[in-house]
Parts: sequence; C-alpha cells; structure tokens
Amino acid sequence: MFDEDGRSNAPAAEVRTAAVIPAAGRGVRLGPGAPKALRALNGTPMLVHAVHAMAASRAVSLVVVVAPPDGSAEVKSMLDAHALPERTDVLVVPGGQSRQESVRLGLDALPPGYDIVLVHDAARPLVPVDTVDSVIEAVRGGAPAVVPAVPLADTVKEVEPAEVAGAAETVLATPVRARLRAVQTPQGFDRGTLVRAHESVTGEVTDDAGMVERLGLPVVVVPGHEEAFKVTRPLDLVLAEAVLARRRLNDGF
Ligand SMILES: Nc1ccn([C@@H]2O[C@H](COP(=O)(O)OP(=O)(O)OP(=O)(O)O)[C@@H](O)[C@H]2O)c(=O)n1
Ligand SMILES: C[C@](O)(CO)[C@H](O)COP(=O)(O)O
Repeated sequence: MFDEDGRSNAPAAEVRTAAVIPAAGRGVRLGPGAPKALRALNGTPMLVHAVHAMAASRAVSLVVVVAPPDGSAEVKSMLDAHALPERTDVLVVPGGQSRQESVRLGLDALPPGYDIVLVHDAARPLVPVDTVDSVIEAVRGGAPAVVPAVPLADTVKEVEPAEVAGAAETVLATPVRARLRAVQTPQGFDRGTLVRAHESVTGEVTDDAGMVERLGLPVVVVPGHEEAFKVTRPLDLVLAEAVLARRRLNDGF
C-alpha cells in the first residue's frame, strides 16, 4: 500500500484495520500480583477494557491479543466472558520477553487482508474511541506511521545518570518544552512499513513508531487524550478507576 518513501498508493476505502495488543508484560512497576494486563479495574481485567477500546472503533475488525507466555487460556476465557461487537474477531497468541518481541509475535499472527495495523498497549485501557479513530484516519490519509501525543505538564531535564545507585544526577540540558510530546497508543501503521521496521530495526526501542523513524520515514502526530495514560505504577490504578467512575456518572448510571 505504501512505496519505499512512505507514499500511499492504495485507495483508503478498501483498507481493513487490525489492532495488535501487547499484553504479555509482568507489570513490575505496579508491584506484586498477577500480570498487569490481567489485573482488574472495577472488576474487569485491564486487557478486556483495552480490547473493547479497540473494538469500539467501527474500523477495527480484528484484535490480536498478545498474552502473557503461559496465559493464553486464561485470556481466552476472560474475553469469552465479555462479548465484543459481532463485527470484531479476536485472536490470542503467546507473547515474548520484551514488548518489541511481543508486538512482532502479534504481527506474525496477522492474517492477510489487513493493511492498517494499530499497536495498542493493554496498559492503556481507557483510550477514547475518538483517539483511535483519529489515528486510523491519519494512516488512511497516507501517513506510514501515526502516534497520538499530548503536551507535557512538567519541564523535562536531560541528565547524566548517576554511576552508583542513589547518587545525585546532574543536569545536562533542558529541552524546549513546547517542542516535546508524551506519546501514547494506539500507534497506527501501514502494515508493510511496520513489518519492515520489525524485521530490520534492532537495538533498544521503547515504541513502534521509533522503529519507523529509524527507517527514515515520517511519523505523523495527532492529538492524544489524557485518559489514554499508561497504567504503570500503583497510583495509576486509582486514577483509572476514578476515570471509570466519572464515565459512569456522565453516562447517567
Ligand atoms: N514482554 C512484554 C513486555 C511488555 N508488554 C506489553 O507492553 C505494554 C507496555 O509495557 P509496560 O507498560 O512497560 O508493561 P510491563 O512491561 O508489564 O511493565 P513493567 O515495565 O513495569 O514490568 C503492556 O501492555 C505490556 O503488557 C508485552 O506485551 N510483552
Ligand atoms: C509505547 C509506549 O506506551 C509509548 O509511550 C511506551 O513507550 C511503552 O513503554 P514501556 O516502558 O514499555 O511501558
């Protein structure tokens, strides 16, 4: 669908979209307990919220869940207990040792016929459907890679990391905050571009769009959303449940 320079050469209307959800992480920063994606938010596993957030978009017709290595059966029964719209199929595959490996395993399991791929953290269970749709729309519009992002509230410093744990760090620089963005998921891709990135880019990367950047292709930014935050530390669980409570109030029940 895209040539080597990232230019689109397919009509948008024929394109089908799948979402890959890496959910195989432990959640070390969240503390002891079940793998993070399987932990409950208001009684429903975080992963189930994330799958439903993808399925809320009418454009998404397949969700590939990348489960904790020994957790595929548990994930399947969790998903069976929470019906998805009829238009949405689900596949569950076991994950790997790193997020990058888990995403690649999800991509390997994608059947033909899906030309746009979203990659969405199970750890961002509350992303609103409008954000998902903006990402898809930008890929349909011709971008090889799209990220949702929000401006930063804090000033950011680049530091020289301490050589010994606990020692003071020193500041090297203060990047201009107005040029910085905190990047969220789902990140959206032309499938061929994402597969090529995963085949050819090695070394440490913290997101999929970063791999596309290394191919020298443009990554387009669309507005993210404050509710698309990543559940990483214990306080994030409290915040996520508060967001769900606010949504229930706004929905009138
Ligand atoms: N081997 C891994 C590691 C991470 N992930 C997924 O990647 C997403 C973002 O990762 P992160 O929030 O860092 O999750 P964890 O790796 O579980 O967290 P931690 O670093 O605290 O252990 C999560 O949905 C997580 O399940 C994955 O599928 N496979
Ligand atoms: C992909 C990501 O959510 C974009 O912000 C983030 O980089 C994942 O980082 P993590 O350390 O694997 O949580």
